[in-house]
Amino acid sequence: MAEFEDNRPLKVEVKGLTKRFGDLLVLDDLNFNIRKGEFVCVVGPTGCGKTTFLNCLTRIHMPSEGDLYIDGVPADPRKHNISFVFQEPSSLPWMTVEDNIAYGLKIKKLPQAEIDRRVNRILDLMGLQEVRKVYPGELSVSAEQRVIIGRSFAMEPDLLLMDEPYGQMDVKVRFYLEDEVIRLWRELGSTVVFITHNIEEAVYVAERVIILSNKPAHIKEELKIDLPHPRNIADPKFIEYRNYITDKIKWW
Ligand SMILES: Nc1ncnc2c1ncn2[C@@H]1O[C@H](COP(=O)(O)OP(=O)(O)OP(=O)(O)O)[C@@H](O)[C@H]1O
Repeated sequence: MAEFEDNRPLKVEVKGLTKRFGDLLVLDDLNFNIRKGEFVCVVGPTGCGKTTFLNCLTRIHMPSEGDLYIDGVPADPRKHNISFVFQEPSSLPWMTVEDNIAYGLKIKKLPQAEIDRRVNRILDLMGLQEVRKVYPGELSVSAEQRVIIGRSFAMEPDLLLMDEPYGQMDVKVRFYLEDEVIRLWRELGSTVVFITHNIEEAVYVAERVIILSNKPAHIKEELKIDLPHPRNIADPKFIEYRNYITDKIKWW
């Protein structure tokens, strides 16, 4: 397994992670680390087990063997500050944009001044100030997804898990939202694990790409994307990374 020089402390350690559903072996002895503040993409062919990996991290499923550790202890969503963004926008339609973003902060019983500070910062960063009093149903799907992403970052999560968050968006909107996520990540310093089967998207956002094989998934390669953000999809180096990963996924 390739190791990269990175002095940031370990956030997630995946050790011997194996997951079976009955006789079906899905994850086969995965071993890798994610550093604090890192932006990692996990890519792989359809059905290889990307979502299953996230589900083991959040304990929707328990590993069959091995385990995942956050800050050195077994992952526990009750203890660790984890947020999620899924493919389907999941705003709360009866609440305004600002109340959606404040929702988790109120549940956590943060002081009102801190809630206001975080909500305003997210509204600014996501360009949502103008629609703060609007209900999500009045927004486009992409604007609604921005609200969800903003809500997740507002929690200032230690770990933000994104499972194909832009699966339904067209290409132009996708690049726009990817830029927004990069901006939030840089501003707030969260650790992000981003699942996608879109290789171009992975090369566009990730500091490091973990390439999974076809099911049962093992790690085919870890690849550091050594390009500054914002990235240019027409840059020859970008195209080289994209083609390299595509080849890896095509020829398992
Ligand atoms: N709860 C479950 N019970 C049985 N099999 C499951 C369960 N969850 C997932 N699987 C199987 O595990 C395999 C991996 O599924 P998973 O959804 O993790 O893949 P994926 O890489 O996220 O797929 P996609 O790219 O389509 O999102 C599939 O064969 C799926 O049918």
